[in-house]
Parts: sequence; structure tokens; C-alpha cells
Amino acid sequence: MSPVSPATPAIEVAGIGRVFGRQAQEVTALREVTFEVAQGEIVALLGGNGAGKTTLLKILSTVLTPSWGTARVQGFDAVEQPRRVREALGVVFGGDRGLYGRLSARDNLRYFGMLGELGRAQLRRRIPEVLAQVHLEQAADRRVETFSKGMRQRLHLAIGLLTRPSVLLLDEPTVGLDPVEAQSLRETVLALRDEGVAILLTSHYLLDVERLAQRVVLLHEGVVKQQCSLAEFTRQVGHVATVTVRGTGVLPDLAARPPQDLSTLAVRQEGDSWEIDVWPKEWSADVFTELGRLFGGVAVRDVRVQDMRLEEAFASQSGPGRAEEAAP
Ligand SMILES: Nc1ncnc2c1ncn2[C@@H]1O[C@H](COP(=O)(O)OP(=O)(O)OP(=O)(O)O)[C@@H](O)[C@H]1O
Repeated sequence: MSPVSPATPAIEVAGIGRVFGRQAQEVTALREVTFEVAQGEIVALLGGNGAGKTTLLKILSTVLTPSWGTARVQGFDAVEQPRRVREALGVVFGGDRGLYGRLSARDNLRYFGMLGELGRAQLRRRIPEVLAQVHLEQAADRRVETFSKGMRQRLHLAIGLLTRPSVLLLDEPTVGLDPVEAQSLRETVLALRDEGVAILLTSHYLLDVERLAQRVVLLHEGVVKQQCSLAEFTRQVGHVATVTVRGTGVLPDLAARPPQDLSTLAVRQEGDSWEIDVWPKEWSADVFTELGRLFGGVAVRDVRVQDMRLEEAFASQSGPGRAEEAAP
């Protein structure tokens, strides 16, 4: 980790804009984006398709230059000092891209470490350390093609950690993972934050944002539509998931037992079968107590939980707003 003052923001984006193409084909991906990520903080960068998230991550990782504005990582300018920025930064773009299935996890780490200009001695020391950090020691010498999605995602993270970055760009860390794998990956990410790593996270899942981030930056058509604490964001979103309870026979008497920690209910009934959606405002043990109270004593056949995708939240929040303003 680089010796920076705790007062220096880990990421500092000031008035960034990016235009692609020329004249008739011109597309303004970013108009005016300003925000900071403090040392040891996790900020979720959110926005619907085409909002500008990828463009911003590319600017921060020095792959793309901005058309205007400045981006700094640990105080280093992404355009003037790209090498220093790359030294401070770990970039984890997950999914199935980029790993070599026929190589072991250890050999993938060696390969990417060498591309990242780490020396042999450094790699000998770092590889076991990052394998331990992401809990892949036991699988280190297995071919990656035998890995689950969660293990692959862990390996991506390990590669991003090889250079001991103090800032991580984490793109969709839990996409395609089952709930257990997703939760265990989140715990690894939280452990990194506790070690002081600053993280800019993009995700389509509210649960990731809720469990990981302290603050939210919401992009819409290339401008920051909203910046707020996680508490404020989830309050505005209203609910974290849809729980669908299906049963047969007598409906629970919801009028007699008005729901508490659940925001709304929708009831569907066909013949003898019924289906009720409830929307918990947040995940807590109280939600399960409340579900037990509402549905105790009726014939429940199954319960399904669908974590809310952020698109649903944006549907209510991504109105035109500031995005209508003229580009600078
Ligand atoms: N190389 C490019 N040439 C032209 N237009 C581009 C280019 N890259 C991005 N854009 C446009 O810039 C806008 C922002 O794209 P960007 O990929 O940054 O959005 P995003 O928020 O990452 O979306 P998604 O969630 O769909 O990945 C879009 O309108 C996109 O079509």
C-alpha cells in the first residue's frame, strides 16, 4: 500500500466528461461527474444500462482518457501519472473473461503477476498470501476449468490483489454466484475494506450494495443524479426483496394481523391456491418473525425470495432530473 495521508481521497473524480465519436455520431457518455471515495471506504457506483459506469471505470484504470475534468487515484493523476495510478489500483472485472482454464490457479496468478511486472521473488511471496486472502489455498493447484463460478470470481480478486493495491475497482463481484458463494465473496471484500482498501463497486444487486457499501453514487446519462449514504438510498428504494409465499386453502387473515416490518403486500388467488408477495424494507431477524406471525397456521407450500435488482429501484429514481441539463 502506498504511504498516503488519510486525508487524501483514495479516488477523486472532478468534473469528468467523456465524448465518443464525432459530429453526427457523437455520444456523450459522461457529462459532469464529481465524487470521492475515502481511504478504507466502499462506495457503490450505480446506474442503469448506458449510464456511464464502464466509461468511468476505464478512465480510473487509465485505459481511457477523459475529454475534460480530472481523475486521481491516491493523489496521482490518471492522465499525467498513469503508471503511479496503476501501481495503486487493483482492477477486478469478473465473469468468465480472462482466466486460463487449463492452468492451475497458481499458474494463472504467476502469468498475470508477470504481466503486471512483478518479479519472481515478489510472486513467490505474494501468491500464497493472495490465495489465503481469497480462501483458495486448497484449490491452488487445480485446473481453473474445474472451478465453480464463485472460485473463479475469487481468483479474479486474487489477481487484482497481487500488487497490494490500496484501491480496488470491483465490477459486478457476485454476478452468477449462488447465495452462499456470493455471501462468502462479500465477506472477503469486507475484510479487504477492514484492512484499509478503498473500493469502488458496481453491481446490479441491491443486496451487494446493502451489505458492502457505505455510500452510493447514482449515475444517470453521464451525470451524478444522487450521492447519499446507504441508509438514505435504501430508505428511498423502499424494499430489499420480494418474498413470495404460496399456499392452499384458507388465506392468512392479513386484515386481522396488519404487517409490520414489511412495506406492502400483493395477494393473488386462483381456486384453492393463493400467492402473496411481501416486500421487506430491510433484512433483519424481525422480518422472519413477522413472516412466521403472518403465515403461521395456514397451509404454506413454498416460499421464494428474489433479491431486488437495482433496475427496479432505478425505475422509480432515474427520471430525467439533472440529466436534462445541457452538457458543459
Ligand atoms: N467506445 C464507444 N464508442 C461510442 N459510444 C460508446 C463507447 N463506449 C461507451 N459508449 C456509449 O457511452 C454510453 C455509456 O456507456 P457505458 O458502457 O459507460 O455505460 P454503463 O453504465 O457501463 O452501462 P452498462 O451497465 O450497460 O454496462 C452509452 O451510451 C454507450 O453506448
